[in-house]
Amino acid sequence: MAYAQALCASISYASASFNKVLPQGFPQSKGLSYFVMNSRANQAKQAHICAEIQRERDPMAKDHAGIKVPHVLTVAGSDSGAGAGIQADLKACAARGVYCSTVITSVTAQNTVGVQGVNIVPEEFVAKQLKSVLSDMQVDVVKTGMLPSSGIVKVLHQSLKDFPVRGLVVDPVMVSTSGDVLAAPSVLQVFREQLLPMADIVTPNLKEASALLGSPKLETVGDMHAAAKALHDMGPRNVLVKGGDLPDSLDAIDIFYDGKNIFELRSSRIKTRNTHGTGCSLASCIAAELAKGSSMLQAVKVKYACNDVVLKQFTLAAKHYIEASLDYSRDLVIGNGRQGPFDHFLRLKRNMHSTYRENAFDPSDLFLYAVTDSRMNKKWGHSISDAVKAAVEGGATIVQLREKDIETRDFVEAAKSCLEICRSHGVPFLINDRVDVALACDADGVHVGQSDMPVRVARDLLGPEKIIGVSCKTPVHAEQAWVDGADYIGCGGVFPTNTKENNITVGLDGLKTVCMASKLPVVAIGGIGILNARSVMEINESQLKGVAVVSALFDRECVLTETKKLHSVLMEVTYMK
Ligand SMILES: Cc1ncc(COP(=O)(O)OP(=O)(O)O)c(N)n1
Ligand SMILES: Cc1nc(C(=O)O)sc1CCOP(=O)(O)O
Ligand SMILES: [Mg+2]
Repeated sequence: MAYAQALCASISYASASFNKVLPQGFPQSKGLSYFVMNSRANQAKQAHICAEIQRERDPMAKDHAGIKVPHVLTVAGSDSGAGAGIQADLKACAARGVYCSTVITSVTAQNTVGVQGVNIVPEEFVAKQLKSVLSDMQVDVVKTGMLPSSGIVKVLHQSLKDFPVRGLVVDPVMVSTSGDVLAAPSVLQVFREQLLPMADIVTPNLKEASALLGSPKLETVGDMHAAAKALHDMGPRNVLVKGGDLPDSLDAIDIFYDGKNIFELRSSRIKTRNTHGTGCSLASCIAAELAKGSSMLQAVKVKYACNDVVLKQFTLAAKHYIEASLDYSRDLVIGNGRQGPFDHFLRLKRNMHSTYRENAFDPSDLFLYAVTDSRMNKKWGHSISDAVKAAVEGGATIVQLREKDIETRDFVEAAKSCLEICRSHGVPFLINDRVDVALACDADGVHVGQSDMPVRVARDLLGPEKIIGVSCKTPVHAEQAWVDGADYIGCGGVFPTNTKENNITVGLDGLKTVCMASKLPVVAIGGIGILNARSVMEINESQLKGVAVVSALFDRECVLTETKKLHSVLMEVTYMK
């Protein structure tokens, strides 16, 4: 068993590679070469061997079969106002789709005005919490926040030696944004000696960077470059110096240094008071991305040694997410102080309206999505409103007016009459591309593509109640759609189509990949009709709610009959399996 324990530890060390913590007495070089030779096989064995060790620790432990989810453990303080600390970490991880366990180091009485009190949890009890989580759960990445005493830092250091994890993200929380001191001065030394050398990334703001370095205030981008390099010399694999407080800067500039290359990560500053907890959330988000992508990171790190290009990408993803959340939350009012919290889920504003979604969007509305086409209607001599009437009477559950070559005023008129028809059938009515037309006729929402108006802009214009759909061909598109506040995504072209020129076909596999990645309901589109609708729905993805169809309904003499036929195929495949 001693061998198994050493092997498990060596794999945890070397395969994860970004954890520099080995169990006491285990030679580092052995761990790494063992991994390079045996990485794939060992990764597969790792869970099993660790489970064995687990059983040795706890005879009642069980090796449960099932899906292992990415897991971040945050070791931080509680913020009663829930803008920062443990509460922000939980929200950020949940928003990024990662499980988050918590070890609480202190309880603060805090709000948007400041910190009114701090109650530090005894070291032994921090150690107990760490053991509870680390001995039982498969934690991928540990993220640290407020570590208020040197004793607590030492306890954490020892726990990470006893229970190695794959990654360590250190957010060296020292002073709150309201200016309150959150860590004793003696903490700095232990931080430098014990925690920084273990860290995969350390994410200080300007004040924290100068405190760690014992240097004067950082005031320029040049100071930040120098600080990033000096901090890197203290041992972390990567350094992110956050320049949010940099005076006289129009941009928000962060400096990322991986030991070889230095990057200026610039973005425009978002004007908002709601920035409380951005540091905690950013670090948690980096930890979450690491936890999700740790296997990729392993591969890259072995190949490129110390060049942490992937970690830089994770950091960028995290920055992007925080910026999107700040932007969405910029006019939220929570608390009376100078600094409010932000909305990690981009959902709060929607609930402020008592009339919120009077006709609330129900994902099952995507079941049979009729998308009109003016050329087809002309070809068959159908007026737009007659075609829409036939579609809803035949069973369409949502309608989109997609008129590519129509005068704007005709578009608005047609939209108004179609809206009336749809309302009388309780069917949501959306406009393709044109947010202005949707506003003019008070449609239920819009559908936009990747090169149309961005979802976030459309959301700002349309408000929280309207439905916004966005076309997505990749998991990255799907993730962005969710971050931006869309309600559903349209994924295609599932099959080749003549309706949309130069459309890229993603196939059933592409559809499946997007459905698996999407947090939003999905409707499939492109070349779908009665002959192949079954094969689409049979990919059996829970996020796939239906099919969107143009020619199979509208490039036909009788729209009513064709809609009925497609409706019954969908009913059969969905409810009569
Ligand atoms: C439901 C649905 N999904 C996808 C699209 C395509 O939108 P877009 O990519 O903007 O292309 P156009 O429709 O504008 O040509 C859609 N309209 N509806
Ligand atoms: C409008 C549209 N968008 C697509 C996408 O892939 O996003 S495919 C498409 C046309 C769908 O028409 P039909 O049902 O006639 O194939
Ligand atoms: Mg479009």
